[in-house]
Amino acid sequence: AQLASARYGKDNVRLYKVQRNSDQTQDVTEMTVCTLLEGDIAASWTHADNTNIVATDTQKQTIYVTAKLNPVNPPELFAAILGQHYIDTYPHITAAHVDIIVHRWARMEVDGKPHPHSFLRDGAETRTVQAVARRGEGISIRSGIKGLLVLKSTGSQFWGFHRDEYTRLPETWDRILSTEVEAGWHWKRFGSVEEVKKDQESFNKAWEDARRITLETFAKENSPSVQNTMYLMGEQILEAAPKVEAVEYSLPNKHYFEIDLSWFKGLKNTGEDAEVYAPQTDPNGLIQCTITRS
Ligand SMILES: O=c1[nH]c(=O)c2nn[nH]c2[nH]1
Repeated sequence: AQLASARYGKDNVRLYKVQRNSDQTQDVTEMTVCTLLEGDIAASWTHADNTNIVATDTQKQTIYVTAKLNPVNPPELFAAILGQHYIDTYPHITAAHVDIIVHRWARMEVDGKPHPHSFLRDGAETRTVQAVARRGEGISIRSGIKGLLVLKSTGSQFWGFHRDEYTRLPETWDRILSTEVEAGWHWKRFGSVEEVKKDQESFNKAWEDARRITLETFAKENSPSVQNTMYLMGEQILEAAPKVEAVEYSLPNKHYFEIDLSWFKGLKNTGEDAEVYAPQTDPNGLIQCTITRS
């Protein structure tokens, strides 16, 4: 046997960093980090020789020290700094994968104004970054949104699809649409951390644009399908972010089924009389795509 590939590191490293501003307001960032290293490390697997293993605990300590000595925002910059650290520090490491999940702490409004140091978790939605620093190849970065749960009570259709002896689904021109957005956008490759630093304004703008475009398109489009709606989202993000090369969406279709209540004294609750529905945990549709520049 041979070792075809290997990477290792510390997952689920949680960190919080506070920024104490001169105007007495404070900003907080909370993230969960995973680093995984690749390189001349096979001997640990194949020969029980740990000489070249930068312990996962060392990687955890490195995450904390790097967060203390560097900005943690935008998360793309922090990921690039952290990944490049391993390439610069350990000659035998050829790739460092850094995955970051940023959790939401939205500043509270108290007495009609933003509170200086109080925040709330206004959803399970997260901002994500996957970065890979590769020796001699710079840094690739994918940014994203995950867990953004949305629903519209109408303004969604699905008709004109293929029908055959296996098809039961009725066509609809008015349905509930709910999905939990997982979106991602791939940046052009960066040659160095310096290059990432130079572009750092682009990351927050792209995330804000992508989130706004996703929500607005979801709400405004009388969606003919999840497929078409996600395509409209992706092409708008490419338009808004010139340094983004590709946009990905993975959208579950979280179904709400009509409940026929006609057994109860002929109660009408289907079609245009439908008001009470059964939200479905599973199965769910899953629609995925990658959109690039033509
Ligand atoms: O938007 C949708 N796309 C589909 O492909 C599909 N299939 N069933 N319902 C669906 N809704």
